[in-house]
Amino acid sequence: MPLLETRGITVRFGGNTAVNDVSLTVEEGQITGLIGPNGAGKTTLFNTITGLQKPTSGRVLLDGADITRLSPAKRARRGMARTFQRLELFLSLSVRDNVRVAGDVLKVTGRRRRFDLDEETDRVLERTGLTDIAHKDVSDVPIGRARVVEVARALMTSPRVLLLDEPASGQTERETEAFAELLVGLAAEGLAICLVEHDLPLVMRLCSTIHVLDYGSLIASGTPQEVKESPEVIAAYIGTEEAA
Ligand SMILES: Nc1ncnc2c1ncn2[C@@H]1O[C@H](COP(=O)(O)OP(=O)(O)OP(=O)(O)O)[C@@H](O)[C@H]1O
Repeated sequence: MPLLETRGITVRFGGNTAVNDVSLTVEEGQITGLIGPNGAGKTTLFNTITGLQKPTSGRVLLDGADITRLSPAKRARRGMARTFQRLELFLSLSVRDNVRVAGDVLKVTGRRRRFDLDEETDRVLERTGLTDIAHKDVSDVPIGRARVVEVARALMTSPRVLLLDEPASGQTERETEAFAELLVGLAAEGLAICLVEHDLPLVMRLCSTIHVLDYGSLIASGTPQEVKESPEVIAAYIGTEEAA
């Protein structure tokens, strides 16, 4: 059974169908890519999976349970975490406090017994390579590393599935290298990662399965090689800046 599954998700905004009957799966211990040209519906689908957007029809399942009607907070308590395309950090707080604050989810739910918030914060900062800038205000941190702070904050909730919306955007090549290594390590520990990313070489390198959206519809799902060779995918990317 896949850890996360969408079944026939459709989202309409007035007459515009942003997501059209999308069924896909995200597996434990793997990095799954979700790509597509601008406006393809990736963020809308993410929002539907995490509960910020109500679908017009279709269902979202986590571990086989229907969570379509659950609030984002309840989904978080069941082990779903995400980052945002536009960073959603507390600018006046330090890196450490931005990460620490998310640990309350665990305290509230009691999903982890014998849980020391400070120890866990230090562990996550170390794991994500942020210890050296932990004391800095987030507003003084370059955007590439601020994206890692968002991931660290998501990890504080001990997620089972992590949804990342363009996490490499604004990162230097070196930051992306370290970031890729982090994601591979997290997946190896069993985390299910779903990655929306415009850096296609990165997606091709990291993902075992890639789903491709175009105008709201799923036009391909498969290995990087299968997706790269798909005539539908090639056609969808022709005329856009990103070459598949
Ligand atoms: N709240 C909204 N109200 C109306 N239309 C919306 C809304 N959110 C998204 N859309 C439309 O839905 C479609 C899909 O947008 P979405 O942002 O999900 O695409 P995307 O693949 O994430 O794009 P990008 O790669 O540019 O971030 C677009 O046509 C967009 O204009």
